[in-house]
Amino acid sequence: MSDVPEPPTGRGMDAASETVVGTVAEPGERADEFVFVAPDAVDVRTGEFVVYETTAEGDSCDVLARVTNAEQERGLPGEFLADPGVEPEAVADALGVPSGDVEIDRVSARVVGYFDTEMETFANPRSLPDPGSRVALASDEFLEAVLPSADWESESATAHVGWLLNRETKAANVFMPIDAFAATHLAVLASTGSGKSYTASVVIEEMLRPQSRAAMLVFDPHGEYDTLDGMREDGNASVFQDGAYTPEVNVVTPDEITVAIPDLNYGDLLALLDEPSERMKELLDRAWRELQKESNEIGVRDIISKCEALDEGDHGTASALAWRLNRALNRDLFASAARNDLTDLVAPGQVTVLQLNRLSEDDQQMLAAALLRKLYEARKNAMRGDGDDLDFPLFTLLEEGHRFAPDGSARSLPILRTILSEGRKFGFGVGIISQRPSKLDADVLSQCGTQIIMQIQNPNDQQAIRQSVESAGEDVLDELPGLTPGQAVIAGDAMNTPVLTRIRERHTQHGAESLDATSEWRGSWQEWHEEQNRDVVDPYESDEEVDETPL
Ligand SMILES: Nc1ncnc2c1ncn2[C@@H]1O[C@H](COP(=O)(O)OP(=O)(O)OP(=O)(O)O)[C@@H](O)[C@H]1O
Repeated sequence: MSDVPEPPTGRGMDAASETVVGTVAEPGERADEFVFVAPDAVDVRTGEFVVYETTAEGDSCDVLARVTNAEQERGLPGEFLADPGVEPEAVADALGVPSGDVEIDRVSARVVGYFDTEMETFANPRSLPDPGSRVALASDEFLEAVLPSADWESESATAHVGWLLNRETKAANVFMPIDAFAATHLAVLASTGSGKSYTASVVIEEMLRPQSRAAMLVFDPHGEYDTLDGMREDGNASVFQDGAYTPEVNVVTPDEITVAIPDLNYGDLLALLDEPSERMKELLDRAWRELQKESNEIGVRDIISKCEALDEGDHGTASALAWRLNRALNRDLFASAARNDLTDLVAPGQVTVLQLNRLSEDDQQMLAAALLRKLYEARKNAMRGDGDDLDFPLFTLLEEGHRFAPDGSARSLPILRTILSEGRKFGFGVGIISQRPSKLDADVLSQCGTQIIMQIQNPNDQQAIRQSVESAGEDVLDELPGLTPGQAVIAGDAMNTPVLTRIRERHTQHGAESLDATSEWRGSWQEWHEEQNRDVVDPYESDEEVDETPL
């Protein structure tokens, strides 16, 4: 796939409506809802967008509404049909309507509003359509332009993530304004196998295209994002390359992952130690404070020596600590030099993928905590003019987000909470990907301003979304169990109203294809079988002389 759709250039309101699909019947259950009837032959599904005409502030305008429910209903009056002795055809004849095709749909729709071009957002028309008003399908072009909360006239880039699900294949593009979700954070939520990492990769691809050139860092606990490297292939040049620009893909493999001891804090150190006593904690606290003032190169040996120097008496506490420190820190994972040059790790036009798949969950959390604190400090300093190490915004994605920001405790949770609440001011955006929203910290989830939500069956996870995600109305939540892989509801800051989307295909290969177990078994059996029979010579088939000497 190499055709990349161009985003709209403005909001032409002329062709808002297309085919007339029904007639307004009555107000709906909620104050902002109305019901219209449509012939059953017209396909108007939940999540579809319709328009009706009204006048607002003296001008005629098209009001957009989102279909929240569609139910089939017999079109003939119930009082006649209640008598089983009367044939439906006879009733239809008497009413002068065709008898075969008399089903109608009762469709509920919720008013989104008319598009106020000055305010660049939807405004409430403050009245429902009059019964008898015509309802038409909103046109593809109109939806493409008004659904994203994008400022088309600015130079801000948008991410082409897919197409409207209810429309013909690839008829109406769905764009997400990158600045909106990068500033107020993103959540990608779905049951396992519904397309979370696929969708997150689509978002990364879009953010690395020449029009945005993002600085991205991916925490990848399963090692499934390395195929993003495909962005650099010649076959993808038309999408990702522009003049001197080609995205950099920096995959840090499990062997190369290190945590700088000086980047840990006292709490991290303590969490690594095996049940330290109060005296050990107090000694380590003093030693750590002194060491941090003295140098930004701290090895295990340095900590132990400092503890020994400070341990008055028989060094019993220091030697008990030494044993624990060696056990915790004497591993390849730890390096003594502080990570000074953060631009090795993050840079504009580069995605760095940290493959954490060989680390324990505790180590993954500790590494994320140390790194995120360091990056956050660097961003704050750069914004204050105290350092120009990271003088560009950052966006970090955490796959298995519930592991780093669980509903409970984790070394990485406090810094994630801080970045999610304060990061906007410092150009530090976060994307949380999770299949268990109910296991995510509720504050973290509610701070993600834009959500891409895919199929979710589990009632606890649905409940977590209901409680923490403002933009997810009941009608949106009702959609979630019925979605299939690759289908999503996009809601929140990046969109003016929730949008049912078919996520586009990746330009790069997907790194997390599920294994086709039966073909793997057949293949492995065949290899094993050939291996077993490789040296067996059939004496009757072979020309070779067979040694018949008795054993
Ligand atoms: N937009 C899409 N277009 C085409 N195929 C898709 C799309 N989204 C998902 N898929 C298919 O669905 C499969 C599952 O997607 P993915 O690996 O992203 O799921 P996941 O939710 O991350 O699962 P897990 O929790 O197991 O990691 C993919 O292997 C891919 O084949």
